[in-house]
Amino acid sequence: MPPRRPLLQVVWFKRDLRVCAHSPLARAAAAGPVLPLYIAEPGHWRSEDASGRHFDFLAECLAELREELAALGQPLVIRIGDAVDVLSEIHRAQGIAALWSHEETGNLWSYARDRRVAGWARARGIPWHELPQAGVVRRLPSRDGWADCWEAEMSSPLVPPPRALAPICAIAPGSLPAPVELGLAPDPCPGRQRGGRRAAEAALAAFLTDRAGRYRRGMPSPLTAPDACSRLSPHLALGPLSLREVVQATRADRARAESEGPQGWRAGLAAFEERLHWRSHFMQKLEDAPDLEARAMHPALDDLRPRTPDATRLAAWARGETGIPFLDACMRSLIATGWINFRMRAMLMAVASYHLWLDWRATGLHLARLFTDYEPGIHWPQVQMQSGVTGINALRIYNPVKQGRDHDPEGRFIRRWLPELAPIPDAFLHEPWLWPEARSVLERSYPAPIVDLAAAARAAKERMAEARRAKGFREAKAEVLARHGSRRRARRGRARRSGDRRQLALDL
Ligand SMILES: Cc1cc2nc3c(=O)[nH]c(=O)nc-3n(C[C@H](O)[C@H](O)[C@H](O)COP(=O)(O)OP(=O)(O)OC[C@H]3O[C@@H](n4cnc5c(N)ncnc54)[C@H](O)[C@@H]3O)c2cc1C
Repeated sequence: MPPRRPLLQVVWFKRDLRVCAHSPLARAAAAGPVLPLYIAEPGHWRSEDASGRHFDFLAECLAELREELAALGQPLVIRIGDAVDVLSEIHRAQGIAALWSHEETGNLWSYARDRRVAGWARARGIPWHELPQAGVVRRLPSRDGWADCWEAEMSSPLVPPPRALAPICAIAPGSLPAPVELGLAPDPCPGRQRGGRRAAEAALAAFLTDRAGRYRRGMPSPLTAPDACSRLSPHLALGPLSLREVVQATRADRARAESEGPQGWRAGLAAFEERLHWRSHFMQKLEDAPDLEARAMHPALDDLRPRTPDATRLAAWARGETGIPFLDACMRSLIATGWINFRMRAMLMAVASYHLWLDWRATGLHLARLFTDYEPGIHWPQVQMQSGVTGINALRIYNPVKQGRDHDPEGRFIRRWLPELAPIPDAFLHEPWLWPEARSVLERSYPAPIVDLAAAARAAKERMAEARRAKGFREAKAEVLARHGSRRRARRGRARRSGDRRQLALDL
């Protein structure tokens, strides 16, 4: 039996690993003694989209969060287990007055877990206060007016951290388990970004004051994008920095840039802020339809490709061994660093879906594990869009050879990631199979292409066209559009293309 007077305000940290701009923490601290809690849930780490690199990044964030909370008076408490079991145990031992957290637009697993936690809290009369943080609206009746809600959330004042937290006696801090105890395989990622508030603040400051000027020009190429893009994605995904903090800091610098900054910097900041808006726009799709991780947005396209993908093709794509140099270089770079730019993510997904005709669920899971910044709400709608199963977006069947010639004209990126192609002369690097002496390399140290790109693209186009001619396709498309489509075009007139369409066109 819990004690008569429940005592603790439990702040459950999930994807919001910071003390600044943390409304649940601030409000809980005003209500009573705070137990700051992180639960390492084996069920989460056993999910197919979880990986060792996610865990390593998280561990770094938690280490800093623990320091920050300790400086306030009560260090982070870490518990291992099912969330309901952990909360029950705390309630039994100490008594919980209220549970506080940010809303989470997570995967299907976390959605089900949150429903169980909500049921558990309700049954015990414990209020669970979930506050927004991602510009996403829960139980949104319609997309109309969504942008105004986003604006209201983003421009509301940032709350400071509590001045102090009263230490809770008799509570052991606990520690994270080793990844192997959660069933995670070793996941070496030598170029991975570091987690934690310090790295997040440094990335934001460096971007706003310096790199934003190179943003627009540098973002399309994998050679320049790592330095030109903000690199804030993993920090936003796990929350050592909040979206609202980033939006407000960007706006402050935009105001400065308007009066004194060079044109490139101004344009860079404007383009960046637009992407922060897209972030929430995409997450809203998953919030509105949590099963998008498992089901195509357009029902007629759900079984477009075989559910069990061709294992040989999938393995070749996943390892960066398709025999298409630029594509393979992108995949190997991603494996080694945990990040690649938007255009190359779109290309990796599109080639897998069209040329290799692989089901988006399998390829999307592979990318989810590789991205340090895995954010289900962005990831699954993007995966669906780039593989043509939303039904509402134009098809983009990239030619990876052309992408390579456009964005790595001298082949420097390919040479960095595919050292086995060293003997191939520059002129043939993008299509080594055309080199008369290709046999000395192909099938020895590097594969011949696993598909004929032109023929595969043609076949994919025909299959897509056929699927789109099916009876009832248009009616279902209209429903998808009403539910998930951007309203920007409608608001600003036809001349301006909607957020979704601009992303596919990649005219960034
Ligand atoms: C198939 C596919 C899967 C993706 N999966 C993820 C994912 O799991 N997590 C993730 O954060 N991004 C994902 N993206 C979107 C995008 O590629 C990354 O956000 C971006 O490359 C991250 O680098 P950055 O922080 O330097 O981005 P910047 O260009 O500096 O953008 C700043 C922020 O805006 C948001 N953003 C940027 N581009 C987009 C976009 N196209 N759609 C939605 N939000 C955007 C991100 O939060 C990003 O951190 C995916 C894109 C594709 C095509």
